[in-house]
Amino acid sequence: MVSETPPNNLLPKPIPFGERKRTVSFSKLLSRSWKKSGGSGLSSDTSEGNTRENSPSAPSSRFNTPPPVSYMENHESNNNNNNNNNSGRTLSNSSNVTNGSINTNSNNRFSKIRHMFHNSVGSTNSDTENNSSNVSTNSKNRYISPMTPADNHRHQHHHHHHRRQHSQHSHSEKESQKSTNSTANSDMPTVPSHAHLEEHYHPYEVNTSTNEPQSPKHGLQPPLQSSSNTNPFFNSNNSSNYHSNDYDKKSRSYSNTSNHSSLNFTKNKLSSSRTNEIILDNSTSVGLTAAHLEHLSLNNNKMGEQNTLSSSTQKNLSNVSLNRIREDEETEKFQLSERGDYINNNNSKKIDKSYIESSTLYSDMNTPFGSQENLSQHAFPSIIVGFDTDDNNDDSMVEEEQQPEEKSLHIPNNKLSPKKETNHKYNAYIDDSSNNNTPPNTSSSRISQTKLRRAASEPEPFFPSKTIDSSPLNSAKGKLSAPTSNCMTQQMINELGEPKRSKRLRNKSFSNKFEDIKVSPESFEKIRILGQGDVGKVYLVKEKTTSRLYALKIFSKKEMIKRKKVKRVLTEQEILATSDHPFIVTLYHSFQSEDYLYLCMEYCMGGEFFRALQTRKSKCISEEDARFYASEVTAALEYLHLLGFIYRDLKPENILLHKSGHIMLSDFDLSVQANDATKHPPKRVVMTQNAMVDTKVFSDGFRTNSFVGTEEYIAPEVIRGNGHTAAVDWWTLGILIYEMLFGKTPFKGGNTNETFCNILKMEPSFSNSNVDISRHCKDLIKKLLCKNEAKRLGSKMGAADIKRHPFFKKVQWSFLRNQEPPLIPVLTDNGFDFAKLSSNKKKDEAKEQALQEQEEIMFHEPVENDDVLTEDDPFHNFNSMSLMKHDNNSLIYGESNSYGKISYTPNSNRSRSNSHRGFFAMR
Ligand SMILES: Nc1ncnc2c1ncn2[C@@H]1O[C@H](COP(=O)(O)OP(=O)(O)OP(=O)(O)O)[C@@H](O)[C@H]1O
Repeated sequence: MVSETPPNNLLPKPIPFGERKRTVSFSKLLSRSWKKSGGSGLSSDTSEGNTRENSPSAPSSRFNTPPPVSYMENHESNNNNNNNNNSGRTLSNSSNVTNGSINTNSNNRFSKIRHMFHNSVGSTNSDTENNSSNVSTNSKNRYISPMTPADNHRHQHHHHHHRRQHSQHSHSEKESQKSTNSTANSDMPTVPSHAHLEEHYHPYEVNTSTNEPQSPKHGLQPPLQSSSNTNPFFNSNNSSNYHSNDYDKKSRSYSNTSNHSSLNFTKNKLSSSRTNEIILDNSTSVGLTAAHLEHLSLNNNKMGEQNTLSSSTQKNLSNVSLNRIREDEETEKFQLSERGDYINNNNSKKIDKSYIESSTLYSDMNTPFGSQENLSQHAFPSIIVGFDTDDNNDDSMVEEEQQPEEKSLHIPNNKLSPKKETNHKYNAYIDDSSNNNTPPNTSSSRISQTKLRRAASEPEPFFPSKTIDSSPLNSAKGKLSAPTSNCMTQQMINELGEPKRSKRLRNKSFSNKFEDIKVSPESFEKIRILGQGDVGKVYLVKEKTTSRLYALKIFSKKEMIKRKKVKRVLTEQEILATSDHPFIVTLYHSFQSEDYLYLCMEYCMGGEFFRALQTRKSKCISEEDARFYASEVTAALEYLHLLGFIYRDLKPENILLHKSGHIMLSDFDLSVQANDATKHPPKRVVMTQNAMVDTKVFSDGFRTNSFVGTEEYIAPEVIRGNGHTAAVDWWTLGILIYEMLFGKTPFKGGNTNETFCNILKMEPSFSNSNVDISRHCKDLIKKLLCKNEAKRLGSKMGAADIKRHPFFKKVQWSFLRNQEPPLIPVLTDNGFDFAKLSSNKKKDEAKEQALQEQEEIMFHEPVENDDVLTEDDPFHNFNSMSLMKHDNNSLIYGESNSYGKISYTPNSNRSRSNSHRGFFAMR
């Protein structure tokens, strides 16, 4: 997943056998870039996160996105002279920021956008032209990670710290913001929309009879040459478009262009993202059963309160607030009627208006901002480029939200509640540099000053000599658990009678599957690293007592806090813990230590399906085999949808292969919960004649607007930015089937702009002479890749629509897991060592050393029990627990050294087995 990006002036390395450029989920770009941008002011290259692992042709260019606005603002005083120092990513010209109208009326959530609009006024076409060549060097920040309440909490500290650092120059702005607070609403800008992408081709036109955008009057235009389009994605001369170099050069031009959150996708080589969906039979082992439904209603009574952010919290003017708004959107249910305004209704005028308004915003920096009314009417943009949430230091926010924290710090020590202690702990955790009178610095340098380990170094004013837990878990390797600042005494615990698991866990539908945590990091022996994700590393480990093999995914708490990924990992844990499905990876244990979170999962020794595809001739498989994988993916998606989850990142990289050859979906960090179906089961559940369940109702009325996914897999509605639903999962299923058959995705263009244009306008081509697919197969793909989500297959009853398609006619959904898989992964000395392929970076001794030290902590740190984490701890909701019933299917560690070497053997039983099933199916 981490790749080495060649310098921009070098050609990409040749692609080794079996290798193909991999894709990266969009949401992950932000963090990478943020990480990279750390250091001495934004490094110009962000290769690490842009291609998932060893893409030899690592992208030399990414999205061209402006740097985080908050960063710009926060460092305006520091970076004025840096414009020319940092190629591409330099935040330069913060001076422009201050010179613009930034300080006015900024006390609303769109002030950042607004500032950018203002600041874009000076950008010239020549700027963009001149800088376009460097586009590739900069570009990653296009996604705003939603914030969680915990994130917000962290931000408060973060801002607090930053405020101290920058208090001098922030004060005036703060005052200004305060003074203009009352007028903020009236100045709210119209929110830009990704509809601009379409505008390029079919501006403002919607066919009222089909609800689909009409073909462009002027035909397809080469996106990169358009000088007049206002589409933020297009690399044009229009000043409204963002060019990374604008930023370098004129500094403000960066933000100008950013005004559109514009993205310059030139030469972007990011990977694609995909989505999932599910449908189940009422009678099948892998389908939805009456028991599943019953389970939902039973658990309905057990559900605790779900935390949702109130929209009333949308009041900050920083990126943070934007993120938060976006997070609100994640949990917000758009009214179907509103949705109809954008998607289903016949009111072309309304759509025209939104397009025009947003495009006007992009093209005219002086355009007054839209009204509050407009805001409420229009969907938020799904892509906000350059808003990096990680380093928002908006002082007004601090002013506004920090107060309770500050108050808490003034409470005498002997009266500190565990909650306050926790705040203090994390303050030290993140902002320890602030205690040292550290001069204002770049975010990265500040980050680098933070300690990995936190609380142990803190004073424990009220803590008695005994620690909370003297269990073996906490005294692993002979060391006593370090008293953490939020620990309570054993006596306190006894009095409270609290079990080790958090209240949240006990309220969750999956709680009856799990018991108190039975393992600790020390229970496992590291065998090898399997992969490195966005914020976590995945290890193949052996449980010492049983020799069973597991995949242990370890997340750094510090990284998650810094990069606003806390909610993501909580979602991932929740989906994994809730799920009990043969095609979704099993979670056996989850626990946390002081510094890390751990998810102990079933080890899928077949690795990524992506790898299996790469080893096939022409990187594709037969239609029959594709049907097998498509049906299993459909079943998994159906199940997720039943639970109210939208997967959103379906792609071969996220489909793992079980040792049996069956698929296992993994990596749920981009998923979103549309509805807690266990808590709010839909009132109407329709069963079809074929005993299929309408899974669409489980996310009815839900739309979310995050820009997540992977480039080549992203659905048109995500690009348009009008919000998306579970239908995105069916779109990605269409892409997946196409890729399995043709060895490539259908809309891939020369760069991201082109890819997105193709996604919006182009029909999939089936004219590959080497691949002959059936009429039904083509029909299925076309229907899944319907640009209009309201007409897409799956839009009526969810997975049931897909399962009924003639392409799946022979599939016996009840017996999917009894099918013989087409490819069987085999551990062999002659196989591919994909993990090694993935880490073909130059060996860096210092890094190796750091990794070793990190692993030493990862595998020896004591477990931190849930009950010592107070409610305001960001990881309070991460539940430590062990699955009660283990199957005996896990691989047992042997003395073979071939655990990393895999080959995929065609299953000789498959044709015979399938013909038998076909025989029975006909009866
Ligand atoms: N259960 C598993 N069995 C085997 N390998 C696994 C398992 N889970 C993850 N991996 C490997 O580790 C890699 C990283 O895992 P995963 O994708 O879940 O992490 P991530 O941090 O979400 O990464 P990404 O940024 O790609 O989403 C995977 O691509 C896969 O190769």
